[in-house]
Amino acid sequence: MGVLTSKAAPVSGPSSIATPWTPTVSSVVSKVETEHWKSFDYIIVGGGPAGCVLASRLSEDRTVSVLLVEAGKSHEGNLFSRIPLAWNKLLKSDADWNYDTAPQETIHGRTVYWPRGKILGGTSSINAMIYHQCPPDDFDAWERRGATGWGYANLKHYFEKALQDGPRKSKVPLLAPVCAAVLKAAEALGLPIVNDFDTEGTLGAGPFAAAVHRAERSSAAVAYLSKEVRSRPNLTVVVSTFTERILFTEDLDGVPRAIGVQLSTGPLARRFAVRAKREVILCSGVVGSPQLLQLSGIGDASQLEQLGIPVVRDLPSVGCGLLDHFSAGTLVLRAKPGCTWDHLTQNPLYAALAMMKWLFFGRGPMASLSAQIGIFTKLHDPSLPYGPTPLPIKDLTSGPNAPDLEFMVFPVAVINYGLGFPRLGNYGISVGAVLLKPASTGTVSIRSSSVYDHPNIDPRYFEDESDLKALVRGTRFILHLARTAPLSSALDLRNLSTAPQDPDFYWPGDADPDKVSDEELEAWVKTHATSALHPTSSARMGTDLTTSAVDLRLRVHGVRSLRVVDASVFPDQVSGHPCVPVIAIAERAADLVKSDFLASQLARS
Ligand SMILES: Cc1cc2nc3c(=O)[nH]c(=O)nc-3n(C[C@H](O)[C@H](O)[C@H](O)COP(=O)(O)OP(=O)(O)OC[C@H]3O[C@@H](n4cnc5c(N)ncnc54)[C@H](O)[C@@H]3O)c2cc1C
Repeated sequence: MGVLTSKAAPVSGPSSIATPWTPTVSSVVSKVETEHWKSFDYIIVGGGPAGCVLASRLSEDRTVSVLLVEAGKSHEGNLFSRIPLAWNKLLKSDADWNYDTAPQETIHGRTVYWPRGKILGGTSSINAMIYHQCPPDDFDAWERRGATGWGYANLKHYFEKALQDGPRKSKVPLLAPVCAAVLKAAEALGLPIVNDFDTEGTLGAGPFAAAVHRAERSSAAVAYLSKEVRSRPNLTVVVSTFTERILFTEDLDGVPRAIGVQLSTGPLARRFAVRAKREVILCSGVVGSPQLLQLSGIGDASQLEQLGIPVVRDLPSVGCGLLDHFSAGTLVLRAKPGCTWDHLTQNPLYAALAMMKWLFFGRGPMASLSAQIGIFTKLHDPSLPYGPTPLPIKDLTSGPNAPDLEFMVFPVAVINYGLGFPRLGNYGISVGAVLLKPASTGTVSIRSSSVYDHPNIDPRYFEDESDLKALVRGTRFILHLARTAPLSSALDLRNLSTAPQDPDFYWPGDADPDKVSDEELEAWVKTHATSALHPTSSARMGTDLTTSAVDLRLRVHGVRSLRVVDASVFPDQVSGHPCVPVIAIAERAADLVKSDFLASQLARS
């Protein structure tokens, strides 16, 4: 186990920050027992974007002690995490929790790969670095649905803070030649060209902004846990340490109070306990936070009892309401040689040259994004070519200026998130149609009482058929876009009216959009649909205990001194990329934590 501390202390074990402990079956312990434990004012569980923000902000007050516990390793020293274009190398590495969903009946029983960052910086240290605040309409819709205080008027200040102190936002450093043709084709279809989705509005087509600074990934860990921040004597950052569960005492009125956490380095390793004098704050992400709540006895009582977990608080909403951005799958459009970046994936010489350019000059394609162009549309926009078939699809957009469909354009032919590439001589661009406002909701639920067993992730993709229809519509839009000048001249498409006999890499890119049937597109989507990797809302904020796990100050319902701050508290999906919204929410949460402590002090005096 490594401990990154202030005084650049050498790596040490948990004994330096926690107390050896023999776990009991129940997570409720006696107060007396906790009094000899090592302690901090705040314990933050999970060093993802939200955890990094909170660790940094809460330790600004040098009289407050903060412990940040991360299961993964430090981001420092992970070369692939630094090189923007190499993010695919982090997938299925030790920096990835490497989850899979439960088999999804609606897509032929397939499971879907769910990478999540297991590293300081969390998923912001392994993600695709697209910087997007998401449309203000998203947050206003949250407020309309009852999340008072979380509308854009309040969050604007925190987005500005995030922009100033968080991951650096830059223009996408280098665009592949084909990108200009993609943008012109989108414009020809009537879409506005947007140079900055955050300031000019999300609807339209434009280059993504990048969380890249000086040719390197600018993650939440890089931004918020700089050496200067880590050298604060009141902040301790522990890596390679699993939080196994939250520990509670009982107040005189019988209400459970989070008093600390149980830590270890693995299923067979020694256990430790550490006390939180003020609060435990879960920032363990959309899988980790509901998992830890359930492991600690907060969740659906009947499910917990079946697993032998003593119930601390019956709260069936924990783990429910999961929403993911589902993608139709990566559609590869055959391109003419010379306008894409396929040479980088297929020719080791070009790849080596690009690496050298990055290493020695901090320039070139390795400093750029892999998804370079974004196109955001509304499914119900009658001016766009989604047809010919009119389809009944739910309109779940957040407001007039928010999309419900996104097309991410990669200037290269990829297979499975770039875990694979086609053989030499295949050129293409890859476009994924992503449903931003799904109607289907799912669950995260533990399978056992051990944090080391992956929970059951069941997004229930396409449970609402509207979601499937929407992605069929999105796929047909891509076929029309591909046949629009000047993109059509950069591509090398056939116009097939039906699928070829043998499975073909370029199908349905080669399909004639006016002739291919909905059934054929639907069949392709069901076989290829995959996660766009933006799950949210598995421990939602709200005031209704049947649908939310935390209140509007992000405190877990029915217990004291415990909050959740991460993507799991989103009351609804955002119609864009969620990392910066998570950071803005954490910025506001830091203010809530500070002001709640002050209020409690005032109440006592
Ligand atoms: C491959 C990929 C690409 C993406 N690309 C983009 C993009 O380009 N732009 C964008 O905006 N979003 C992107 N996202 C999504 C975005 O990164 C996430 O939504 C965001 O990071 C979520 O932040 P979080 O704080 O909620 O959780 P996470 O980032 O998941 O952080 C949770 C942290 O908690 C730790 N943890 C969990 N359980 C425990 C435990 N028991 N003990 C200790 N620590 C624990 C984890 O290791 C992790 O560090 C992408 C996601 C993926 C997977």
